[in-house]
Amino acid sequence: MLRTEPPSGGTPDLSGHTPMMAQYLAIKHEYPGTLVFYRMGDFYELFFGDAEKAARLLDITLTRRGNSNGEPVVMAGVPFHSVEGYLARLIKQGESVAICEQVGDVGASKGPVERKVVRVVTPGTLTDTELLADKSEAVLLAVHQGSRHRCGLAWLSVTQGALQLAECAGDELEGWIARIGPSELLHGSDVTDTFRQRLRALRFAGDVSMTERPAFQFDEGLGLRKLLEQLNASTLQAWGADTLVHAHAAAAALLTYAEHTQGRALSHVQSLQVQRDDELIDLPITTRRNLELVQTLRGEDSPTLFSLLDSCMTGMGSRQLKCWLLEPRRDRTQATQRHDAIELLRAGGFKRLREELKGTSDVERITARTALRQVRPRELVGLRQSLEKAAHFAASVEPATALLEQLRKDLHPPAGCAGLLARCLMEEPAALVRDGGVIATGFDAELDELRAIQDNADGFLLQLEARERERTGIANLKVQFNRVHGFYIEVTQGQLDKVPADYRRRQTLKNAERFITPELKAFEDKALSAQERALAREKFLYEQLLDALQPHVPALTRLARAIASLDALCALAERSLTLNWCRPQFTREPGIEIVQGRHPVVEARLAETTGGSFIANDTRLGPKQRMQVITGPNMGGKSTYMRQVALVCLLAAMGSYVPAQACRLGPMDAIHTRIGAADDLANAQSTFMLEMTEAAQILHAATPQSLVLMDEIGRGTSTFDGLALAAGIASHLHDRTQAFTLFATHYFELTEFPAQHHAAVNVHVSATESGTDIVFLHEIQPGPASRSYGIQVARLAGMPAAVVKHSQAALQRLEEQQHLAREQVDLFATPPEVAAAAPSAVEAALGQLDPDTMSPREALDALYALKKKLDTP
Ligand SMILES: Nc1ncnc2c1ncn2[C@@H]1O[C@H](COP(=O)(O)OP(=O)(O)OP(=O)(O)O)[C@@H](O)[C@H]1O
Repeated sequence: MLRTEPPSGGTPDLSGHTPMMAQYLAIKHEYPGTLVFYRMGDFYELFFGDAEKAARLLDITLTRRGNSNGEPVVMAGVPFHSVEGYLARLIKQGESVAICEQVGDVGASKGPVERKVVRVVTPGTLTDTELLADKSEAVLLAVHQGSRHRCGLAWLSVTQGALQLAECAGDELEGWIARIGPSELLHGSDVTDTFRQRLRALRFAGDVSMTERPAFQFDEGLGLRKLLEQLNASTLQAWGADTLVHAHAAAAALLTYAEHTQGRALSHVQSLQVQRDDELIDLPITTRRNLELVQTLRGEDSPTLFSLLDSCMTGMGSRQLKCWLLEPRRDRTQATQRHDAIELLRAGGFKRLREELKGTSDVERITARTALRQVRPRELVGLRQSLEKAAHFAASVEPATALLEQLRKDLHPPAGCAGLLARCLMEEPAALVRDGGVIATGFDAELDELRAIQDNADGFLLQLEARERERTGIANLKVQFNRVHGFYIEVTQGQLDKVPADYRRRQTLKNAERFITPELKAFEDKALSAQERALAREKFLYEQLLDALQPHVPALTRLARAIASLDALCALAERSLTLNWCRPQFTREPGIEIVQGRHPVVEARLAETTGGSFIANDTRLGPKQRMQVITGPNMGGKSTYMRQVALVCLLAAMGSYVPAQACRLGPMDAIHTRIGAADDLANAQSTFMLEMTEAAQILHAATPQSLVLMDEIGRGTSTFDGLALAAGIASHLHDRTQAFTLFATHYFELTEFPAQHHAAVNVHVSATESGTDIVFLHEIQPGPASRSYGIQVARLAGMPAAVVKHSQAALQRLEEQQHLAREQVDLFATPPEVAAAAPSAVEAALGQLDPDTMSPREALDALYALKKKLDTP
């Protein structure tokens, strides 16, 4: 659902409504596209259209009560104590919810209690631990459609507190959005229709909710001011962000919206990072999908590379690890630092550290919630326990590498923070401050005194009961309390004649009467007011605690990141030992050299299912041998081999050890993959169209430092077309792009390619025949495959014997025919140059136009001028 900004127009006429409905409608007017949860006692109520929608989405009962402005009031409600579950379901369905609380005192003024929206919960700005997945972030992204085909991007995870900015070319936007993986995307109301269509297409492809914001909020001046304010700086030069005007515009909308949803400034957002497209190793959407990095091709979470890697002990660690995996840097400094740290952890042992990391609370999210003043008492107790643990972590980390030294420093908890929490909070506080029972005894004298009055009440009441029994001679007289009627003395029907004159009747029951005396009334006033005052005092003290924690927020954020990194490093160290991985070496010279490499996920699955072992293979690519043409039978292991090379390169680049015996890698700027997948029905593209689109993108984007995997390109069309295209693409990759290429194919004709292309070699996956059956050896060997064994594989797959026999006969005839008719066609001959024609007058005029800067009127004039040129010979 596309939401629109609250109307700026005046409030509607609400005079015909009841005071409560008028209050509700005035609030609702400010949040037209958002479900308003209006607090009434122990329920959040929704009214009218919101109620109908919520009833449908949450399967809750719709009721009609009373009338307002002559119409029945349609409503639906959810109990406040289980609101989180309902919120989670709505957010999952892409809805946003404005939480409207009672903020005034009941009975303080005439009419309904004052109410206010205290925060808006949206898919991209979640902070509640209960609503967030442990292992992934909710990311809010603002996209600004700038001029000259540039786009500005600004994104942030509210619970992480790190702002990120980037600018990209218009046609790269989808790739960026896929990598950032937002839960919610903001765009201006003035984007062009085409741009809007593109964003909508993304929405269908992924799980991202779109929110439209007013165009004026995408203002670069406002963005710059907000960024400077947020970072407490006078220029963005230090971050290299001063000239990114389109990103500033996106940041303006991003920060405005994030603050609007939280109902306050984001004081914990104090770091900024600029991402440039040439800093990260490019992993296009297709590559992430084909390599099954975080999701299988079927859309499941496991088995994937991430599910294999993630043995982290905390959600923070898992999130950090996922980020390292999906954002590997071209510069290898960071990766090398991680390799150094893993080496040290392997040698020094990490078991105890991991045991201690287990059960650490989510310091990162708790810190963000502290800054936003949304944190709950129990979360703060969790924080205190984790701070005490962090001191141990710091002591267990040997500062022997640059990274570990930094982590050790950041792991030191801010001085006084744990002590303050320990003194202030009970060991097991109530879930909510409003229930009381949160602030520890001994922390505040006034609170202790108020609590003592309540504690002494029991003794006083027992005493009073005994005294009154004696005075009246009523043996079964009881002094009791209930919420509605307060304190009372209960006397049964048979004893009523003994009731003294100072007893005042409070309530009549079937078998008893309830009374109050002046003494009991005086006690009641004192006790009830003590309870109320104690609750108010607790709230006040809790707010003071939050104030006192604010200065610690930056150090706590650093601490959280340090715990996350330490956990991720320990997980990588553990994986490398358990799975027998080695440390990769980086070289300056271009090349990929892998000794006995394995596909980690296939290897793990084989071990789990059949207990079979994975056959390791070597890979050698360098300036002189940039392309391998891989042939061999279906099921032979071509795809597995190609993917394993990509995974080894990616693991090394993220700073992990790799599944190989040894590995040396030169610089890398991208991993491109074209591997057959199911039809993309959602985008209405045929298999072949998709295949060609993806291949074309790779040919445009790849460079001599890219790794390209091409699996059976051309198979989606007729043999000749497919073969011809495959030959053309191979030549382009070899001659022009010069990327490191693994090219798997079933076209035998392509095995002639290396003969004419010096940097290409043939390799094949081995298989042997045993009787009529085929045995896959999964070994990569030099030279082309001798045959394809397609029919044997079909037999293995259970094809009826008659079909197999028919196919064998047909194959024999085809082979004989081809042998006779074989005429050498040079598939790889350079095509004749097409003479470049001089541009026509119309083309030349068209080239001069800049549609982005033209008004509709100018565009129409230009169109007439062009038409005239065309008509004039
Ligand atoms: N090196 C290996 N060691 C052990 N098993 C392997 C190895 N490589 C592949 N396999 C097994 O063989 C199966 C098929 O491999 P893969 O899909 O890579 O074959 P392919 O040659 O690409 O087949 P096709 O041409 O039909 O796509 C894998 O699922 C895996 O179980």
